[in-house]
Amino acid sequence: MPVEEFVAGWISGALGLVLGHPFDTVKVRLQTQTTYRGIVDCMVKTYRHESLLGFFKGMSFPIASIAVVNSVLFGVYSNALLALTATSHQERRAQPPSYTHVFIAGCTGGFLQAYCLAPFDLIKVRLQNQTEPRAKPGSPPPRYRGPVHCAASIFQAEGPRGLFRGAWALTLRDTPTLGIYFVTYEWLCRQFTPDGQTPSSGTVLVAGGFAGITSWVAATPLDVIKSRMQMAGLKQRAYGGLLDCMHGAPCLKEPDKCL
Ligand SMILES: CN(C)C(=N)NCCC[C@H](N)C(=O)O
Repeated sequence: MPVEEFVAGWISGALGLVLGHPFDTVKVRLQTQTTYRGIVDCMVKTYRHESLLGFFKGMSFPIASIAVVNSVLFGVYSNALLALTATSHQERRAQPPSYTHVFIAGCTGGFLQAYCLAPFDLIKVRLQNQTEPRAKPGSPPPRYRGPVHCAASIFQAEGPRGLFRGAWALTLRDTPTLGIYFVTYEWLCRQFTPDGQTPSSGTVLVAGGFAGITSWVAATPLDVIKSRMQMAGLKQRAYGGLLDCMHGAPCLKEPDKCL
């Protein structure tokens, strides 16, 4: 991948992250905490206790890692498609790959990027869930003083495996849903582009947006499980595993164990 593409991907990914992060913080808090009555209540409480900055907690690691994570995703996708269809990126407009191949390549990209994303995502979720206001003299410090302190604390307490808490749920979330993402994107581009031509910027924008919506609708149930498993390590080990978390048994029977 040329350096310009890497940098362009980094800047556009980072811009998307800055715009989306406040909504992501509300989503993560609603998924893992029981103190909010809904989206508006969560937004109001976050603003009152933590000011606007509260919505941006945990954003630095995702920004730093987005270029690498996306290069893995798109690089693996493109190479998997090359292996499956024996056509290069340029040849694909004249000989479009089948949707089955697009799906398999997307799943492969999703599977591998999930493992790169897992430690960064864990730290993001832990920091987003810290509801303490910005440090004031005399007030108790939050558990994690920042992303590096968070990573070091998890590493010290649980070793390298601790940094991959919830990685299985993340992999199960991203493998099929990134397959869905690429199939939806390809399908929409082909619907609105004459045969053999390159899709216009407008088509790429709309197809990317709808592909994102479709894939996130499919990803959300496992996203809830993933976030809860990532937070479960903080108190006691509330879940025996992915299936245990899916049943929700600890939360229903012993709510104090759940975050
Ligand atoms: C449709 N799906 C599940 C995805 N697009 N997955 C990759 C998302 C990575 C992103 N930083 C995140 O919000 O976790």
